[in-house]
Amino acid sequence: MQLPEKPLSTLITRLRLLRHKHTARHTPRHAHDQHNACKIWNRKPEESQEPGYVRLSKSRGQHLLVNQRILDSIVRKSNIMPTDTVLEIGPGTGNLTIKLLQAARRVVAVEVDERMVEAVSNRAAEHELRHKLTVIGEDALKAEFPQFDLVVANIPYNISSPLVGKIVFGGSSYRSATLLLQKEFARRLLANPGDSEYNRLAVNVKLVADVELVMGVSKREFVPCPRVDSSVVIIRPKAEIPNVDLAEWRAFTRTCFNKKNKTLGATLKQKKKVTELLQIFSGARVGEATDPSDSCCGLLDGFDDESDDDDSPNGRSAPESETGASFFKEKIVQVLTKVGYEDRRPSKISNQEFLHLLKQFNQAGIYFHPASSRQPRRVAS
Ligand SMILES: C[S@@+](CC[C@H](N)C(=O)[O-])C[C@H]1O[C@@H](n2cnc3c(N)ncnc32)[C@H](O)[C@@H]1O
Repeated sequence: MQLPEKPLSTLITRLRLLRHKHTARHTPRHAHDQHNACKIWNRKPEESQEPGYVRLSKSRGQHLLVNQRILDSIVRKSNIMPTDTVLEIGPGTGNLTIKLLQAARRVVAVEVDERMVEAVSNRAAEHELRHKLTVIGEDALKAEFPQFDLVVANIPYNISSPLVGKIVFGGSSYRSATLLLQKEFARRLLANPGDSEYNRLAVNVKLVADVELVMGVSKREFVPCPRVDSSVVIIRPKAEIPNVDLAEWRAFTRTCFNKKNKTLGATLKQKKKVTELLQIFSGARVGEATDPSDSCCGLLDGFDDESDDDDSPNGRSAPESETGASFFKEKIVQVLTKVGYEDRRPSKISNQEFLHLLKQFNQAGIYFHPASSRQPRRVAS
């Protein structure tokens, strides 16, 4: 018997490479589990024109998760019950969708790209699961979500912030949201006072929900390979949400985190800020809310003008002049000094402390959102 010239290990490696090359060229529109997804997607453009391929658009954040083990683990950690309706944002070609359909009663998938709408619908049909799937072909930030029990999604990273806002402040009751997020964004969501990533997003989300880190996911598990790694987090609504006007809270945290490393005294004593708060105090409208997610969450709806029992036109005296501004600045400083927060930086303040401070401001008649100042007095508790 003639022995091969090359050692056996070299032959095996060659065979593996050949198989790898074959799979790379014939990856169907739903990319299979591959070991190194980045290399596999690195094909010539003309190859991705072949029938069965969907050309992925980076600008739409189309990075498909192809590792079956990770997809299974996301579904398992989500604790889906057979009676559940799952909301999936951005199903893409359906890698996650099929697994969700196998676990849930129904999946509602919201997808902005028509080609993906078709791809995920076909894929569900191939698996004889089409009857459980509803696809909404719309931008998830504009779409009206139907009733759902939980969210499970590998979301497009460019809409992470407003989408998380829409889920947690959107008014729908939900059990949990399992989200695959850009690692840095997940770190910001999870940050605590004193951490360098601590920010307004964490503060706002923590008011209404708890966030748990489930696992890290390497960028190599996606097709095509993004520039950054990812993390899976689970967001669960808090059993008890503090009794605070959400629009007022969000306007307050926007003000405090305007410069997160400045002291609250320095931020709140700025001439521009004093004038703005004075106008709100006087009952004047200072234009539309600047946070786009305010309107998407309906937080500005349903507020009526409220008159007070004192006899000024807006229920309060309206000092407009410079004297008025310095009087008002003094009022702000008084509150800050009373609670000892003048020299504190927002990057180190907890939610309990922010709530306490807002309550003190509101009790002194200082509001941060125009609609709040016209409401019956409602303060954080
Ligand atoms: C990161 S891919 C996830 C694909 C699939 N879930 C997976 O894990 O393989 C994000 C998907 O969201 C879609 N998408 C992007 N922007 C969207 C938006 N504003 N609303 C809804 N879907 C969007 C993209 O077309 C893409 O299919």
